[in-house]
Amino acid sequence: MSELQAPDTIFERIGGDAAVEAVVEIFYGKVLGDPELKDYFADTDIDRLKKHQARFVGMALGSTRPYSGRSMGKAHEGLAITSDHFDLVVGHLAASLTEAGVDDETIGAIAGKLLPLKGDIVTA
Ligand code: HEM
Repeated sequence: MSELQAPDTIFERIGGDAAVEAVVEIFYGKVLGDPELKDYFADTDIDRLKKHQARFVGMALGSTRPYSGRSMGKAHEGLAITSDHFDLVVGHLAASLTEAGVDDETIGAIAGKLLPLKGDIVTA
């Protein structure tokens, strides 16, 4: 991308890979530090969890990197994720983005991309 061209995805606007890595670290600490959520990841090894977080954040930010994982329905089926827990996770992401210096308007745009996935992810 030329320096004269405005970044056209949220991913680019907040600073690309470096910003995503910072958000992933903060988000990871919040999700695993939440007693309501950590059990969902009990059978998930750390490498997979970090991949989960990176893809989650990348998807949220409109990363240009192709996503080749399972559909959101398949990835979360059998986990019995509740609506409240989904909201908690999205709340942790929003707080992590704030801590990483992302502005509220951008966070609102990110939330707008994630909320439509709720019906595929929540099964309890
Ligand atoms: C918008 C919200 C979410 C997005 C975008 C998202 C994204 C993803 C992605 C991309 C994967 C990996 C799929 C693959 O590797 O094929 C995944 C797996 C997973 N997600 Fe999520 N997720 C969301 C919400 C949640 C919530 C609310 C929970 C639990 C409370 C959760 C728990 C998990 C677990 C346990 C796995 C499986 C990890 C494994 O296979 O080891 N996710 N998610």
